[in-house]
Amino acid sequence: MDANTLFEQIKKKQSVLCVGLDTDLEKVPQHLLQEEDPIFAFNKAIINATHHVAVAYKPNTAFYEAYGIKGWQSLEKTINYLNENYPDVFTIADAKRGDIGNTSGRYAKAFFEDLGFDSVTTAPYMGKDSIEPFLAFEGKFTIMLALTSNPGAFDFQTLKVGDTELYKKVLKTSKSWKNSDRLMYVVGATKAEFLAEIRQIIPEAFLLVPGVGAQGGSMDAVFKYGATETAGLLINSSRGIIYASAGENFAEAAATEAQKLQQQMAVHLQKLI
Ligand SMILES: O=C(O)c1cc(=O)[nH]c(=O)n1[C@@H]1O[C@H](COP(=O)(O)O)[C@@H](O)[C@H]1O
Repeated sequence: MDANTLFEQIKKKQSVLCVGLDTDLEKVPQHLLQEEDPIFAFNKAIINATHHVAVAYKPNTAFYEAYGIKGWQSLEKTINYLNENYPDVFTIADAKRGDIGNTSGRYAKAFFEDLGFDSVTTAPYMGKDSIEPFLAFEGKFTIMLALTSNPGAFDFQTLKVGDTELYKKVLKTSKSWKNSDRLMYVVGATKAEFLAEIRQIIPEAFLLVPGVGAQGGSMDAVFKYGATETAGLLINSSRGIIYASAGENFAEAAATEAQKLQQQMAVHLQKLI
């Protein structure tokens, strides 16, 4: 998918909502456990109930890898279902990969070619040659961690390296990499006050912003400091949407929560685009 198609979705749905498919068998409604593949059954119901207000879906691979081969099959069925039924939505494999170049190339092939995701999250710690193999894939995006939502973000990411913070150095340096126009960045909603300075370094790139909902980040602040003329944001909520109810009405409850977020987004988007 290209950025223009994503922007068209954002305008059409008046939404920058990314639904996080962090599907945990300990949390899915009991009645689904009788299904042959409860994870896929849950995801399918959530997707069908929310696709009209969501522009992106983000399965976090940890929740699938935790169940071995079966979990991987559930992930595969989920991405196939999205690609076949909702080809206009943007898909994110939240895998936070990155290794020596030769190995990164295999990760990129796994998520972009074999599974057919539009994007994958990566960690920048191993530097340029660990990310460029992902960037080599035309029509795909690589979403690199910049300033994460968790408390540990302050352990390394904000440390001074010379006269600048490490996360700013990462942002600046990554702009010089081959195919850097295929980069997006993760900035946690809990770190919204940093967004104004981040936008000075990367004025146009799309940001994946997790941390609203369960982690307490403010959507209003994210729009205030992080929005661009093409929105430039994908705001993720996982648990706040998918576990809105543990009962048989889980999909309707998820739709209600997703709609609430979309309505908040629409208020901001009407002023922007
Ligand atoms: O890359 C991510 O998506 C990510 C980065 C980050 O800084 N913080 C963060 O929470 N995430 C992911 O975003 C999702 C947030 O889930 P909720 O807190 O349930 O909305 C999880 O899948 C996290 O792994």
